[in-house]
Amino acid sequence: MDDVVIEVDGLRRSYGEFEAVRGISLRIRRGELFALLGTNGAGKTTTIEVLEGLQPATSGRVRVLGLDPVRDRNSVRPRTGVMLQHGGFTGALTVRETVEIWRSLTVRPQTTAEVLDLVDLGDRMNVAVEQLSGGEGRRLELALAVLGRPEVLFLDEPTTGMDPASRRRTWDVVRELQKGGTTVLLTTHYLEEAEVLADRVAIMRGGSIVATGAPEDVVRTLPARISFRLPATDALPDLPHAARMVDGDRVTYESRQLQSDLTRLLEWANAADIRLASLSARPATLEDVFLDIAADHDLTDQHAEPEAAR
Ligand SMILES: Nc1ncnc2c1ncn2[C@@H]1O[C@H](COP(=O)(O)OP(=O)(O)OP(=O)(O)O)[C@@H](O)[C@H]1O
Repeated sequence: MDDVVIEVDGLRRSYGEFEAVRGISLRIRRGELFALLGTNGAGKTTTIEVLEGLQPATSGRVRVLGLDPVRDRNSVRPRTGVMLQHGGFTGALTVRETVEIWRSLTVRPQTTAEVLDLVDLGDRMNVAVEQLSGGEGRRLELALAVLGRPEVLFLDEPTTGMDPASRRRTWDVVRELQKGGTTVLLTTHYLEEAEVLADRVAIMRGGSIVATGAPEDVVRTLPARISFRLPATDALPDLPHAARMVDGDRVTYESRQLQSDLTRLLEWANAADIRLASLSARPATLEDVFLDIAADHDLTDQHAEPEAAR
């Protein structure tokens, strides 16, 4: 049986008249890494804050580790780690002092050296927090979130402001924690981050979940793309599983069967001794799906019109 750690049923959260989260439902299993994605204002932070017990639900049911995060806060809190979008540090304290204070508030904490090594801040222990770079500050927040070896970890945009090397280091830390059985709920605006890390994603828009599943399954809802440049006068082949779009000398096929359509195209080009300049073929990405959803209109409007419709 699935070991469900986070349960959300029909969650709604309003601020006055405005409904920021409009009846979402989720199940997240132990050891799973789940990413909440969505445009600015889609309701991700609100959702994660309700799960953290920082805000009450307006209606619906929420359980973390089988407990109500608001009513059972004292039981849930020691078993969860929280990295907020904007943590509050006292800038004059050193990194070591900051960790020591948090250690004194944490049940069974890791040692200061352990946790700072984990996030690669071991050599910054005696630096005042206000002197850390933005990315180092985020890593310190991550260290504090994982100090108590949480069973559930909430990460709200954990890698914002990090350079690519820090981001990858953070991904490694998150993967290690997940391997150890930690359940992770993450929000991010970096689609690549979700594609690399997440077992499952949910894309939110306007307070609702509009797509959910494993990244590869969500991506499969959109066709792959084959594109190249060819002078407009050349005849073009029909590919059996693809719609063709032509924009000047740029030709794009949206294909539901990339391998067979690409094979057909290359056979055609070879037989006719045609060189396909700037040829590229790639499956859709999570970013494509995200942009498609964010744009809120269908594929034929978003891309160039299919040739047949002209
Ligand atoms: N305390 C509040 N009072 C009133 N409205 C709020 C409050 N907090 C959030 N909102 C509104 O609720 C909506 C959802 O906000 P939320 O922060 O959950 O979105 P988000 O998906 O996390 O966005 P972002 O990607 O920009 O962080 C937004 O329209 C926001 O303006």
